Amino acid sequence: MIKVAVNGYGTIGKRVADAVAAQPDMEVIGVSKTSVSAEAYIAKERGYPLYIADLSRKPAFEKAGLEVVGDVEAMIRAADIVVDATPGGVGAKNRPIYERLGKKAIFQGGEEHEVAGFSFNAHANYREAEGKQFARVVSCNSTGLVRLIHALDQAFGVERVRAVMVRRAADPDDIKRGPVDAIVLNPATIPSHHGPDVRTVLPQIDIVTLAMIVPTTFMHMHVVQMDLKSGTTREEVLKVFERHNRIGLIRKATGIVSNAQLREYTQDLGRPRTDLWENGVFEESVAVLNGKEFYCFQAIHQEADVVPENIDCIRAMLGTVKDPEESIRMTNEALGLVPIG
Ligand SMILES: NC(=O)C1=CN([C@@H]2O[C@H](COP(=O)(O)OP(=O)(O)OC[C@H]3O[C@@H](n4cnc5c(N)ncnc54)[C@H](OP(=O)(O)O)[C@@H]3O)[C@@H](O)[C@H]2O)C=CC1
Ligand SMILES: O=C(OP(=O)(O)O)[C@H](O)COP(=O)(O)O
Repeated sequence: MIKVAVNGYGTIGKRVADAVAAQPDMEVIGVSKTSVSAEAYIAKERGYPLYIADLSRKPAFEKAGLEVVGDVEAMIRAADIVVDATPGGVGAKNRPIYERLGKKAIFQGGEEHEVAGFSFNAHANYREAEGKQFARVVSCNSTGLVRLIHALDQAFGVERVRAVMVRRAADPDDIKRGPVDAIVLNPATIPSHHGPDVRTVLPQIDIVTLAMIVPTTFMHMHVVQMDLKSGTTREEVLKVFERHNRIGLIRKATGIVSNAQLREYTQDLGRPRTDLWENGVFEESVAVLNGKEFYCFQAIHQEADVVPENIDCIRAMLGTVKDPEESIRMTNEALGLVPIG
């Protein structure tokens, strides 16, 4: 069994921990927090050993009825690999600890590409991860773009991509953030970081992205246009998506045309935490104009889509499963991920 530590048990970390626990070849040997909060009680309820960044805070945890096994360094020592899901920028500060202890680590999209020197997506570059000490799973938006672009690049070749990200303002539990009555250009400059981020995984792709944030908490919405190298049809593109194991199709017949209805749908499907791990491409929006111009809307669940990628990244880096499709199949099966549509 691969011993996995989750450093940073928050929005992403708690999902990765549950996904690790669901795999047949992995176990959670510890999760970490800095402060007493609801998530620490969830860790206890799930039976994950709890470690803390600063041992001087141990009495506060114990007073709250939360057993602390040790400090983060002890957790890292006990692991084969660490998934670092601490807030953006903290991972860079943690890297020297992983180096000193000779441990493999996976960073998240809040860190710069240079923190790991290698950015990962299971479909695009799984085999390149083997033997690396560090990898970074690109951000939720970038993961969604990479899956879509790579699928069409493999099938038809992609000449160039232009995409607009309408970004959710905050995660559902994030009461401190806004906006509540504004559409904020984020950033006001063009391109946004997403295009360059996609190129850390798919360097050959000509891509420009623009982004803004809107007052919602569940999912980003992408407007994507790609010029394809070879001519095709809407039907052929839909077949590529139907065959893909991390792209779902939101069928016209469902009547779903918003993030709100999609949330209700994933909830009714019984998805844990309403998670949509796959891209949600709106079937009705898929268009191929003039033979080579592709268009679509896709919904990207910011809390969920990077989770299976972290699981595949663990196997890829340790080299325990050589074939990307086999790892993706194992991960999807353990999670119960059958793409919608
Ligand atoms: N949320 C999202 O939609 C997405 C986030 N990401 C990326 O994932 C990473 C994590 O984000 P997210 O899950 O949202 O962050 P959260 O703030 O939800 O969770 C961060 C967790 O890290 C813990 N933590 C903070 N500092 C330390 C430390 N020094 N040592 C150990 N644990 C620490 C926090 O504990 P405590 O609360 O006790 O301080 C908390 O449990 C970021 O890089 C982000 O950019 C990527 C895709 C989507
Ligand atoms: O990685 C994310 O977004 P991004 O792809 O726009 O960087 C997550 O939604 C976290 O973004 P946040 O930094 O707005 O919390």
